[in-house]
Amino acid sequence: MPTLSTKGEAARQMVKCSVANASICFRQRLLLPFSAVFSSSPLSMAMAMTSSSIYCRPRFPISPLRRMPRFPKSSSSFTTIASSQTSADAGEGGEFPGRVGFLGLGIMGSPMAINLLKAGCDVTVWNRTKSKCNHLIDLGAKYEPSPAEVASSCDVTFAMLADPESAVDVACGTNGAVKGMGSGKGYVDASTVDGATSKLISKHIRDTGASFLEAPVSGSKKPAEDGQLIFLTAGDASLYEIASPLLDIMGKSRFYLGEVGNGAAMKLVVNMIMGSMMASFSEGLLLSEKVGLDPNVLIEVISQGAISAPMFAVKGPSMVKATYPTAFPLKHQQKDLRLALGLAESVTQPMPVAAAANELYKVAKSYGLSDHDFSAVIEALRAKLQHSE
Ligand SMILES: NC(=O)C1=CN([C@@H]2O[C@H](COP(=O)(O)OP(=O)(O)OC[C@H]3O[C@@H](n4cnc5c(N)ncnc54)[C@H](OP(=O)(O)O)[C@@H]3O)[C@@H](O)[C@H]2O)C=CC1
Ligand SMILES: O=CCCC(=O)O
Repeated sequence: MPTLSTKGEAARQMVKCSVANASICFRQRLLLPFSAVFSSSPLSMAMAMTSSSIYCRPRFPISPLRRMPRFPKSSSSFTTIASSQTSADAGEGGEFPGRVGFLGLGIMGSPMAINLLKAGCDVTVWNRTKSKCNHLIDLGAKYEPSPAEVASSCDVTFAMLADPESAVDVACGTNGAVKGMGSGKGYVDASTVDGATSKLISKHIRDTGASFLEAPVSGSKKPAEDGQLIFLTAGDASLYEIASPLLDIMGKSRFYLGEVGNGAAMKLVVNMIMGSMMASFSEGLLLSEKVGLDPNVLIEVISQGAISAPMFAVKGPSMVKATYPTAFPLKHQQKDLRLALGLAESVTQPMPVAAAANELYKVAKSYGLSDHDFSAVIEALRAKLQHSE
């Protein structure tokens, strides 16, 4: 059954240890080596999860459980856990008693891995462009020269890659992570990909006897730096539980959504909405200017009403100044719209708004804006406006 968790929530309650006496559970866990509690067999892991001997040691002091969010019956296909603790409160990630691998140190992967290091985790990194590993190595990370070697030397390996192609290549290609996976290990893919890609990677990982969790994130560069991401996970529930202390270092909440593909689908629906919102916001900013209004006042008006959103408040002022410091690259937003349209196609759902937005991002890419922030999509509209004048 899928779950949502919020940071701090009694150390993930860790643990939801189904043991009434949390302190006993805690002590017992401390005595067990990681390998003893992380068998690759889904059955044994599931059994471990329901015993008092599961998981790594909590990173937070055990405290009374907060009331879990309640969802209407219709929402019973998932569960969530959330916490108000910041990553600074998160205790020592070194209490995760295994080695953590991290593949992909881009805008998101780098701060995520840094937070694991800062929390005391034993982290080994790899990135296609090796120089991006240097800062992490300076902070204490180990380095391995291929995804296979990272996976082979770690208990749980995270991946945060650009797109479906790179996610498959890093997992399943020559010297890919699959080559280093095996019984007792876990692979957590946080890249935003489509469900079919995630299932393919999952199959290759699971064929080795290892466990797989897809875990795309909501939240951009700043939430990644602040340990405030939202994880949308699906796959092996046992790995979800084992990896939760690590997810809680990097994020503020986590959803467990069941079968592989559900996390990817949730992420694509969210980003489809976000991409359309940004396109519509761009049109509004330009229209306000065109009719002689101050777009900064429009941003203020929006911020006080029902359609207020952090995204408008954060991105709006820089869009007015026509600056687009990259937090979420435009090429990734267009990729997500494309994948969301594919998802809709698979269930024969028309998506006229998202399709129109996708076209606009494609135009923006053709103007060389791929690596700018996705808010630069306004430039595609600006250009259209100039042509029409
Ligand atoms: N930025 C954001 O706000 C958010 C992004 N996401 C998603 O997270 C993922 C990562 O995003 P982000 O960090 O912004 O992206 P970046 O473009 O900054 O980083 C992409 C990473 O993928 C690696 N990569 C790309 N192609 C290949 C390849 N063929 N083989 C091996 N490695 C490759 C890059 O390596 P190299 O350094 O060598 O280029 C880099 O480590 C994407 O799926 C994105 O959609 C999710 C939430 C928010
Ligand atoms: O995939 C990128 C999402 C960005 C965000 O959630 O702010």
